[in-house]
Amino acid sequence: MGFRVLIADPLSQEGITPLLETEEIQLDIGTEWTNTELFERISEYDALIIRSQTQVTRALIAKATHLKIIGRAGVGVDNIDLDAATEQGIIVVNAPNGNTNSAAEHTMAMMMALSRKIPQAYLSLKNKQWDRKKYIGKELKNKTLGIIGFGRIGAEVAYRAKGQRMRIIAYDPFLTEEQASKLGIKKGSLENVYAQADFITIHTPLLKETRYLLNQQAFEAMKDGVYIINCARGGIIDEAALYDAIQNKKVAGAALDVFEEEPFYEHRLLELPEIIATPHLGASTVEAQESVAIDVSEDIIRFMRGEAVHNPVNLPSIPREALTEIKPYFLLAEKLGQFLIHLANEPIQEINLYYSGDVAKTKIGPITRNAVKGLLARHLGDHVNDVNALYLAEKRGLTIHENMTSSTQGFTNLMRVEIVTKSEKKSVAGTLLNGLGPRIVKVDPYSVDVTPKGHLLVIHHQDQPGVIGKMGSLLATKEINIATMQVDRADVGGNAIMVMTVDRHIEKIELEALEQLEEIHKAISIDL
Ligand SMILES: NC(=O)C1=CN([C@@H]2O[C@H](COP(=O)(O)OP(=O)(O)OC[C@H]3O[C@@H](n4cnc5c(N)ncnc54)[C@H](O)[C@@H]3O)[C@@H](O)[C@H]2O)C=CC1
Ligand SMILES: O=C(O)CCC(=O)C(=O)O
Repeated sequence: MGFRVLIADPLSQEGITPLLETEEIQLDIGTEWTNTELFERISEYDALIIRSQTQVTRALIAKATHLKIIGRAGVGVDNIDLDAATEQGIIVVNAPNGNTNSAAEHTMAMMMALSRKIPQAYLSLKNKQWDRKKYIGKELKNKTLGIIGFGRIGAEVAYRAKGQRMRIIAYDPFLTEEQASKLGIKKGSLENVYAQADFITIHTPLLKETRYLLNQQAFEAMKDGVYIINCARGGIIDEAALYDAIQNKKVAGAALDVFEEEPFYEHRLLELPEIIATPHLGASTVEAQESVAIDVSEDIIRFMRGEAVHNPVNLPSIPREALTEIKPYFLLAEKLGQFLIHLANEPIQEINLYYSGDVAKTKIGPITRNAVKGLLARHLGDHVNDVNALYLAEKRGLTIHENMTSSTQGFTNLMRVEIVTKSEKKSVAGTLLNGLGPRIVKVDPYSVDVTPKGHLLVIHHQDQPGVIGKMGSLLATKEINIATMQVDRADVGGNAIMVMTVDRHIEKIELEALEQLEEIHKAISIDL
């Protein structure tokens, strides 16, 4: 059947070439579909690609039973219910770099058109008026541009505005004094921006904290006759407050590319001559569209092939060099989790991870996710993955602690996963042996050397002569062949453990037969 990809919003034809050229991908174009059709057919797809039009709501995600990845050909992901996607284990990727230039250029075009009233003058001329007095503009030179949100686009706008000889003051929680002075701009608070700027341009995402950032109070704090440009997202400006601020002459004009409701066909703001507008065209250039479509297409192909995606939104991104180093630990972590969950006799309350040696020097977050995925998979099945592992753990009230320790116990790298239940702690430790892959080296206090693969049999027993023989004979009567075997004990004659690799899955009834032997406390079958 192949990997089924649905494109729901118009994308550059050149940009989707990577998808068209990948044999395993079966591509459908649903740009003409109604919302009902989309809801009816979304369950057929492994991947969905959208721009800003399609609303990927919780209800749509609930229908998307086979969906594994959503690709946003652009930056803003406010049209995707990220929580719902994460809960369902769907990775979301975007294309954050491809349209930066286009959005910055559009912002400059809007600012210049606004200051020189170009759209209004053009309309007047089209209406056969030659009015040179009405359309007197303002120069940008020596004016102060306030930039709210100094990320990729904000910074590109600053670079261009400096070319117009504007002074720049920017507010962004991540902008430091050093960065600002290096760029030859001023870093200010939001209040500083409002108080000093002649033009204010917004370049933040639409978030809870930025919704209605420019509201009545904000407009009141601005200079009289300020110009506003919004090529970021509708909803960052309170449109009713902007309407009033223009009516009462506080704001001299606004250039808007984005709106609270899109698309729209009639809008109160458009009745004001001080407003110029475009229908969300910031990223609408041949270059940007080709670039963002290529970026998401390539990430979807990477995902399908089990490779790390480059632009994850709901997973921490890992630089490529770091990934090569940590990827082998993913398997070790997952196997430790899968093994350990079989030792739990009660519901888990807490998961503790202890990293030491080389592994402690890497980015441990993604390794932890894999350990938690392994732990939860026994009860949650395929539904749990790296995207939702921590979310699902948290939802079940599990607390997770990551710890760095110096106790390598002679290994170059060692990770230990511990689970805490109401009445006990259980743990398993493992290492990556150079060239040989993952090994389990400790089960609770017992030292072992087990490759976490295939059918394993763990036996807790009393350290007594003859117990291994009895157990071996019993397995022989069931035609269960032992491939490898490790034995360790706490004290002579005390509690002991056997960890074996056997050639087939061991049934519950066979475990019960083993537990009938007097010296055997517990027999556990683990398939990895
Ligand atoms: N009109 C259009 O067609 C386009 C619109 N966009 C919009 O532009 C936004 C920005 O894009 P990029 O610059 O690529 O994103 P970015 O992630 O590089 O930059 C966003 C910046 O906003 C800052 N920020 C977040 N909350 C803030 C707050 N409360 N106050 C001040 N700054 C805050 C962040 O620290 C970050 O530096 C996107 O989220 C998207 O919504 C992007 C591309 C095209
Ligand atoms: O898809 C588009 O053209 C919209 C671009 C945009 O708003 C974004 O990238 O955030």
